[in-house]
Amino acid sequence: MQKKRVEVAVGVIEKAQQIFVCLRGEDQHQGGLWEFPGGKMEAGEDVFSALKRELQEEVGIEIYNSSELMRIEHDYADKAVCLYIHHVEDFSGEAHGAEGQPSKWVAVEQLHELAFPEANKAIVELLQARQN
Ligand SMILES: Nc1nc2c([nH]c(=O)n2[C@H]2C[C@H](O)[C@@H](COP(=O)(O)OP(=O)(O)OP(=O)(O)O)O2)c(=O)[nH]1
Ligand SMILES: [Mg+2]
Repeated sequence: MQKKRVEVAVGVIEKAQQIFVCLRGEDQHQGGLWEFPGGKMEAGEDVFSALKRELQEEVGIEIYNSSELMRIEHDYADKAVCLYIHHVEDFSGEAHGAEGQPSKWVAVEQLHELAFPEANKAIVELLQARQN
């Protein structure tokens, strides 16, 4: 049976050449790995609206603008996802793990040292390539 592809809005939040990442809960899909915060888009929602809602809930920031970085379709063994990855630099508030999850700011050049879900490899590559 074909797996349903879940559409996800993902935010690469950047401030002073650092990127904000959160640790996914052990009970979540791809748990125990780092993520760029975000979440599933609801029916009829555009990427920016979903991102605005998710980043408010998960990270406690208000975003005003975002720009598309890339789109990734990835098939995990148990789930197919389509990640709509946006760059977020225009926001207010202090990013933190608003749902109690561990979080941190990481220099772009150190992103590859973190354990991310497989789909994220291309994001890390793009961010690091942009630096050079
Ligand atoms: N947020 C996020 N999700 C990612 C990343 N990489 C990746 O493969 N995913 C996958 C894992 C999940 O299957 C899906 C995102 O789901 P999510 O758990 O963030 O969704 P959500 O915030 O709406 O969570 P929930 O309320 O359903 O628990 O996308 C990433 O960098 N960030
Ligand atoms: Mg989420």
